[in-house]
Amino acid sequence: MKEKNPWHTPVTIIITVIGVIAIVALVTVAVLQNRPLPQKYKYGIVLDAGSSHTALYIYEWPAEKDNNTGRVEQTYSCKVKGPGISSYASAPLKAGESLSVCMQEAKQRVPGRRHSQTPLYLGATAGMRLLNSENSSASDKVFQAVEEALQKFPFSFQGARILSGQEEGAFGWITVNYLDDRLKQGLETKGALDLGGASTQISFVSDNYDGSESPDNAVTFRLYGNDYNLYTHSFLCYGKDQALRMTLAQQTQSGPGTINDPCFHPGYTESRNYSVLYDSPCVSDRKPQGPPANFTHIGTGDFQQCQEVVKRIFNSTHCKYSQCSFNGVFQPLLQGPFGAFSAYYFVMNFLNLTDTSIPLEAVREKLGHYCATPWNQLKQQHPKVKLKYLSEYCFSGTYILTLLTEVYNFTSENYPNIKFIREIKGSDAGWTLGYMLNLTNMIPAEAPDSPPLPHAGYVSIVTVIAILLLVLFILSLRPLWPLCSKRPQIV
Ligand SMILES: Nc1nc2c(ncn2[C@@H]2O[C@H](COP(=O)(O)OP(=O)(O)O)[C@@H](O)[C@H]2O)c(=O)[nH]1
Repeated sequence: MKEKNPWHTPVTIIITVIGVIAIVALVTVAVLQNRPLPQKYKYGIVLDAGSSHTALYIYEWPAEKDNNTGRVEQTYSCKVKGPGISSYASAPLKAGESLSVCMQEAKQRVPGRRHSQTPLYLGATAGMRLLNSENSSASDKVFQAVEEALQKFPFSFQGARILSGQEEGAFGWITVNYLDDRLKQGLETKGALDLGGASTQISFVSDNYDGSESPDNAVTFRLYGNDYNLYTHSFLCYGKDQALRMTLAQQTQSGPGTINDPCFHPGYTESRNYSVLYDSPCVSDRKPQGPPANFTHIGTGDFQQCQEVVKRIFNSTHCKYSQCSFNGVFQPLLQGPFGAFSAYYFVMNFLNLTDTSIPLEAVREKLGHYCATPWNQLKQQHPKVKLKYLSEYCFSGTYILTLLTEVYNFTSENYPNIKFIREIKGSDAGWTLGYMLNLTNMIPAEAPDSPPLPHAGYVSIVTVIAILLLVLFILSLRPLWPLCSKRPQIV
């Protein structure tokens, strides 16, 4: 004969079943009520009309969070075939046509139902700044052609314009710090070093800069509840393509038929046209009187001498501020980590010099060795690299090192604070993301209110409380327990 378990009374069984059903119902409601809704996305398109080429970027973010917490990510980029739009001054219509392949691709990538709400921006940088300064009507015609071409697409076209150097620097800084999550969390910010073809930007926050000295270099922001006093400067003509022209122009002042250039490899020989070399406002005033039509550009591959020639394009003789970088431009003390992108990355990556823990002396030594490599040997080693890029890496590497260490004043101590980056978490480093975030008001001035608990935390707490309540409920039935156990039934 077995003694019947006192818990197997109809009352306790019914109470337990009801309790379990109640818990399951409570948890199910909590889960269903708070489950993440199927994600819908919004999109934005930015065209970066650079001096050497144009690139298109598509950004995406969760639709319900577009004005505060949503994370904006780059989902697609397209490099427009051909040169930058400033090169189409004599055939403006072609500037518009050149964009069509990437724009068609964007049409495929952004879902049709979102086309009309997707903002489309075109921002032009130093190439168009230069064209506008030397021939504003040609620049207007290029913009007209580009606008007409972009309006044919079903997106919400928001206009094409030239960014000021200050905007280019500041938006690059926003991009880097947004992608690094430094703004939302109020962490120490990262400086931005951007090297283009026609201009270069340096932007950072420094404790010893509040904007009072040289206010033209100041940009103030309030982002996520924090105030920032950003120092930024864009040096027009000091992008690597224009800097190369200036360096060559230094060496061609007497208009010789031959130039022995230490910034090009031994064995490199190229015939170049004087008018093409001087066809830029960055060098036009230095054109020699009555030069021959062409000159022979001969490489000698000497890093030390190349650095001497490069240094001459920076003027450090006058400074009306407490300190300057060059050409009389104020620069506060360098502070914090820096992200160096665009051509900084392309060049240092090719030269295998992105690792900034390599001591500066060793970097110089490697570059010296690279510059001295014969041109023919280099071409054999890199058959797939564009010859224009390949021939210029010695100059570009020397230029970067000179700019960073001799001009901006990075030393052996703080050089390792620089990181050469191409992208952060899948989005390219550059001004475009910061530009779009700003124009779509995606970064709030004040920190947004967030729910006290994430979804998983909410469900866990409801479950624990429900179980506790059931246990309490069963315990509250204690008076019934002796009743159940005193009269064991004989089966
Ligand atoms: N090595 C290398 N250089 C590049 C590549 N793409 C662009 N560049 C160079 O990087 C610079 C950036 O140019 P761009 O964005 O047009 O400049 P910006 O308008 O003057 O800021 C130019 O000197 C380009 O020639 C690449 O894929 N590889």
